[in-house]
Amino acid sequence: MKKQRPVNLQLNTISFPPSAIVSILHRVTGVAMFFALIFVIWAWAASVSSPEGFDSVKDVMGGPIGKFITIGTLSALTYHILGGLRHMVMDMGHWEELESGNASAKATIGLWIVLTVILGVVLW
Ligand code: HEM
Repeated sequence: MKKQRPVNLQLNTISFPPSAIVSILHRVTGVAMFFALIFVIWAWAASVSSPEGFDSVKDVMGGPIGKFITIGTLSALTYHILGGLRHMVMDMGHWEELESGNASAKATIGLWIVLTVILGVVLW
């Protein structure tokens, strides 16, 4: 076997085209939502458990940490849905070439940033 096989585990030397970044972010937001569901399910359960529970959820959601988690969760969901829709379009045979794939990846990130800013402004 050839001894000098290419080994390149230095992440800062690997090129990350927009389509690769979009793909990694899809997994990151999926995992982030999995953990965020702990907060979402707690908020749902506590808010309907009793009037005191409802008030405590309201307090947490009204504070900076609650707002940060809410906006972060919705931002992750927004990204994940945009990425999912991009996947659906690709499954139908579009945006599969290098140029169109990278263009749709840039558009996904751009739209996500715009929607996250809107979410932040509306919900903060
Ligand atoms: C709470 C809801 C969700 C959670 C926790 C979640 C979680 C995840 C995770 C962890 C992955 C990564 C799997 C991997 O890379 O091995 C993933 C992939 C995926 N998700 Fe979700 N997801 C959710 C909702 C959605 C929604 C609403 C859509 C569609 C709009 C969607 C579409 C996809 C697609 C298409 C992939 C595959 C991406 C790929 O093949 O690279 N997901 N999801």
